[in-house]
Amino acid sequence: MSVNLHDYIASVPDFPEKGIIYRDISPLMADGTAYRQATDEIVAYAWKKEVDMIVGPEARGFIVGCPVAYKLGIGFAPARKKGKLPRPTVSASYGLEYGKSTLYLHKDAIKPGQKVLVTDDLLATGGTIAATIQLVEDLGGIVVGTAFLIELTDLNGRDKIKGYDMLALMKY
Ligand SMILES: O=P(O)(O)OC[C@H]1O[C@H](OP(=O)(O)OP(=O)(O)O)[C@H](O)[C@@H]1O
Ligand SMILES: Nc1ncnc2[nH]cnc12
Repeated sequence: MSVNLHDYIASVPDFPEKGIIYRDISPLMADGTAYRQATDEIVAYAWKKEVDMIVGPEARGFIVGCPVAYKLGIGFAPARKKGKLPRPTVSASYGLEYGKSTLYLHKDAIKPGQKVLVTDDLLATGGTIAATIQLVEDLGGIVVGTAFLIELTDLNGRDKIKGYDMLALMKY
C-alpha cells in the first residue's frame, strides 16, 4: 500500500510562539505506513550513494536518520545542541527562522573519508543543514547527500547547500 505523504502535512496547525507557518511532521510519523514509506525512499537514496554513516541534527534529524541507518546496517551520529555531548566536540553556529543555535558533534563521530548522508525533517533557511555539513567536513567526512522530508522552497535553503546533492520528499 502506498500513501500520499503530503496529506499528512497538509493541515497546518497554528504555532503562535514561533510566529511562522509550522510544518509539523508528527502526523506522518504517527502513521506506520507513512513513516515507513518516507524512510524507504530515503533508504533507496542512501543505498545509491553508498553511504557509510548518517548524521542528523537534534532533534528531528534523528527521527528521519535513525531508521534509515538501521535499515542499511550503518551507524548514526547525532549532531546535538549545547551541553549534551560528554566528550570533545567540534561546533558550528547558525541562524534559524526563529532564532540562533549551535550544534556539536563528537570529534570521533566520523572517520576521515567516510561517506556521510545528512538527514533532517525540514529544510527552511538552510542554517541547520549547513552547520551539520560543516561539522562533518571539519572531521574529514565526505557529505555525499542530504535528505529531508520537507523543503520550504520560498526560504531558499537550497542556496546554502549549493554543490551538495539533495533529496526532498515534499515541497511547499
Ligand atoms: O533550515 P533551517 O532554517 O535551519 O530550519 C530547519 C531546522 O529547524 C528545525 O529544527 P529546530 O532547530 O527547531 O530544532 P528541533 O528539531 O529540536 O525542534 C527543523 O527540525 C530543522 O532542523
Ligand atoms: N516552518 C517550519 N516548520 C517546521 N519546522 C521548522 N523549522 C524551521 N522552520 C520550520
